[in-house]
Amino acid sequence: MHPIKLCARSPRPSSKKRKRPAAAAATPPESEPEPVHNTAACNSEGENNATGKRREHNNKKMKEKKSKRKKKQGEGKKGSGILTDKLFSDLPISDLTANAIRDMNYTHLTEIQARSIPPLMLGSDVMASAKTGSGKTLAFLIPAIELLCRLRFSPRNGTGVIVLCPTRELAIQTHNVAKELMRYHSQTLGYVIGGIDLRGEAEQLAKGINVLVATPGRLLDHMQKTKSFKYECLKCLIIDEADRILEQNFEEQMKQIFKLLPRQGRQTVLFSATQTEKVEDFAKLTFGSKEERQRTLVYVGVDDHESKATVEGLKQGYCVIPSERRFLVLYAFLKKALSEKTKVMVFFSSCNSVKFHAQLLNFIQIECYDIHGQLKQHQRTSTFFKFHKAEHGILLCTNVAARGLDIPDVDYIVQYDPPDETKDYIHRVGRTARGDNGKGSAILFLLPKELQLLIHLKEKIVGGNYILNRSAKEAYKSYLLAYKSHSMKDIFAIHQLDLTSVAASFCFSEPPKVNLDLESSASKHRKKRNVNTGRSHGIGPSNPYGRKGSDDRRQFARF
Ligand SMILES: Nc1ncnc2c1ncn2[C@@H]1O[C@H](COP(=O)(O)OP(=O)(O)OP(=O)(O)O)[C@@H](O)[C@H]1O
Repeated sequence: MHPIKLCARSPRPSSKKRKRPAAAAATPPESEPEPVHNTAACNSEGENNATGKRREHNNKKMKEKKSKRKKKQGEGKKGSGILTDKLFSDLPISDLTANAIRDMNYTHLTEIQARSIPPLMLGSDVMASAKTGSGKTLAFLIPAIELLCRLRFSPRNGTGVIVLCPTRELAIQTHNVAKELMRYHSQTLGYVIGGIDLRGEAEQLAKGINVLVATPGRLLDHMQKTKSFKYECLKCLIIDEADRILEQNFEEQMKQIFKLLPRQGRQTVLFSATQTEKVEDFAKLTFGSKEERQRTLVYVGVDDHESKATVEGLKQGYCVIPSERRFLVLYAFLKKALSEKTKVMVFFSSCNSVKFHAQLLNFIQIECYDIHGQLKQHQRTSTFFKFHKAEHGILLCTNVAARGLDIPDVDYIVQYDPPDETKDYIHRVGRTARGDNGKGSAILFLLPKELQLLIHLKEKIVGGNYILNRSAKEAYKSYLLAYKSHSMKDIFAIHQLDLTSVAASFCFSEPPKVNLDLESSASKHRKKRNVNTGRSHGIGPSNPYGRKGSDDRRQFARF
């Protein structure tokens, strides 16, 4: 018997809230991005009527949504959340950018913006870290756009800024924010990502894309194969989610990219919510050694003094469930989520698991979207935008959706499978409670044997600065080794003690309360129907065809 009862946290009260400030809905995906990526160039050439009308209609709808949120939150007010009292209007930026920021309804800077925009505008190399949803995108985009504006970049100068993102969806989203910021600028903007026709992208690159958002593999492809891709005048390289991009599977590509990119006169910028030692190692390679470095290197660690790596508005909880009941709990949770019209993201550990659960849930009328790496790019993009726009709904996903995605008004993050690493936990739960005064809840499903993971999460997430040295799996193994000498009973006793404090430090202000009572409701139902616990049909693991009648001549072979 394990020490914690099967129970789930009480889903939020049914009244539907919209909690993000107006400004926080910065990236309205007006529509799915068109195959032509050179946005600025495309805008200046004019659009056809139908697209224009559709866009106008979508914009109108977005504006209505935004203004509804504004009314709830109090327009232009500095909230008690992540905003500072510094104003965008006081920044030494061009009127073009200032007007765009005003259109986007941003007035006050967040802390990461207030601390990183000034050194970036001075041309320093910057390595910055701040919690999820704290406004890092604007922090690196504003100075980069200003830089090209000051240098009067035009398409014939080629690419002056490259923004690298680890996933295609994040690249599209970053491109959309840049598009809003650059709406009054003459500089051109585009993106190149995997899963899309290389030739079409090459044609756009040939026209000259000043601000290019890219995923690493596709950028390297173009650097090696697209002769017309001009990047000799590169002035600024930005790596978003730097710790992810500098991880093993991107490392080789990044080394090659660094070899090909011009070093002279290039500003380099690394941003992430989770800095790792790896980033620090790689930073040496990126920025060059102290002697070689041409620029000042500024480190901005907004939350270094904080004891928690997750945001204030996030409620976190866990639920210990034996494996045979996990799906039932998920089903009960999602059914409730659907009836209360909430927006939920459920994380799984593999593409196959997402596929399987999406098929199963849709089959039993729990409608849900799914995103994973095995989908075709156009399916991924269209699902991302549908869920982005949806007022409520369910998205099943792998870690492909864990980083950077700014999906409005997500109420719940469910981790059906626990994350492999602590930083994945931070990024997954960071898809809710974003922006100023953002609120949301995250629940982690654990098997009884996975309880130890909590202790590790507590050490890494709640305890002090977040620097990840080893994966959760390794830590888990060493934890088990450390307890090898104890008997099972002792271990549970230790855990129970530990878990009380873990639960408290995880901000479980509302510990899981709602007992789903799955067993008893099922048995009530059975009693009502007077069915004898499933034995009457005789179906079981050793008898898949059920009870034999007297005239049944089937023969069963057992292996
Ligand atoms: N100055 C601001 N005022 C109000 N809202 C803001 C401001 N800056 C950004 N936001 C909002 O905050 C939300 C999160 O911003 P952003 O996506 O840049 O976060 P992030 O720090 O990059 O998160 P992650 O680490 O998950 O990538 C967005 O919805 C954005 O519109």
